[in-house]
Amino acid sequence: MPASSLQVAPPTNVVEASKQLAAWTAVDKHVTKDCQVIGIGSGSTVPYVVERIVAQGPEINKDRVFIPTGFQSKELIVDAHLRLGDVDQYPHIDVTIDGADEVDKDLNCIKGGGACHLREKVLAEAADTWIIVADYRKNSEVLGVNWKKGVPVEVAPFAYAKVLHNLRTLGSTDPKLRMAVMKAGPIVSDNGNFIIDAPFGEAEMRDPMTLLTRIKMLTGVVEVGLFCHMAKAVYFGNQDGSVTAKFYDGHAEHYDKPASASDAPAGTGV
Ligand SMILES: O=C[C@H](O)[C@H](O)[C@H](O)COP(=O)(O)O
Repeated sequence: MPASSLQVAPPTNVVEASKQLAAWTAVDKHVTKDCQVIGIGSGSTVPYVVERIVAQGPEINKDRVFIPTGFQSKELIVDAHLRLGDVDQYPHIDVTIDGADEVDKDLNCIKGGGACHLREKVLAEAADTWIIVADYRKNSEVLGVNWKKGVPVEVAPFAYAKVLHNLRTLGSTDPKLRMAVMKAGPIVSDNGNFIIDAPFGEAEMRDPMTLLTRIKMLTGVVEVGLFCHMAKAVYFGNQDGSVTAKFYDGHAEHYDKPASASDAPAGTGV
């Protein structure tokens, strides 16, 4: 296998720069030498995660296995010449790093803006440590404040109309089947299912665990894009170039001088 390498375009605006800072800092803190099985999440922040892992060097990466959460992350792993594995071979993952659409003060997340949340939740549960990386726009007190599109719900196609009806009964204001852009008809997930986006009011979003449980009980629902009490830490890249890390035990850390392109990645001994 050729040595790992990956070309990621350098950030051209503040949002992209903050995604990169969050991703690099999280990799430096959590993808240590002893991590051998690593889950790679989905979305626009994750390429920076893979970029930083590749920068740890071929020696440290040659014996590692990388597990994708969907088509996009599989392509990233392959393009970077990293070793690809699957969760059925490696049901126990050392660390998974993923993005999020929104994160609340208790580190509960909305995920699934890219329709990947079923596999993402499997890789989150399989991991000893599940870490989120995101830009400052995702940092909220309550879910649904910044992410207005609703809770992504993956459904078996034949059940979608019944589940739409069920979601209205549960209080969703205007649940909608997610439609494709360059294709007539609905989005189809990597698992062959449909996605419903179900907005809920603040009262429901203040108790995401209860909402998750109610939606998940609906027959035909495959997975819900609410990830509750799962993250060990969330890294937010800030507008001013700093990074804020929030941890599951309630403490927070602030890094004024995060990793820069010229720094050797931490934990690699280089
Ligand atoms: O289904 C997609 C995933 O949950 C993504 O991790 C999420 O949408 C965040 O993506 P981004 O980093 O592009 O904001």
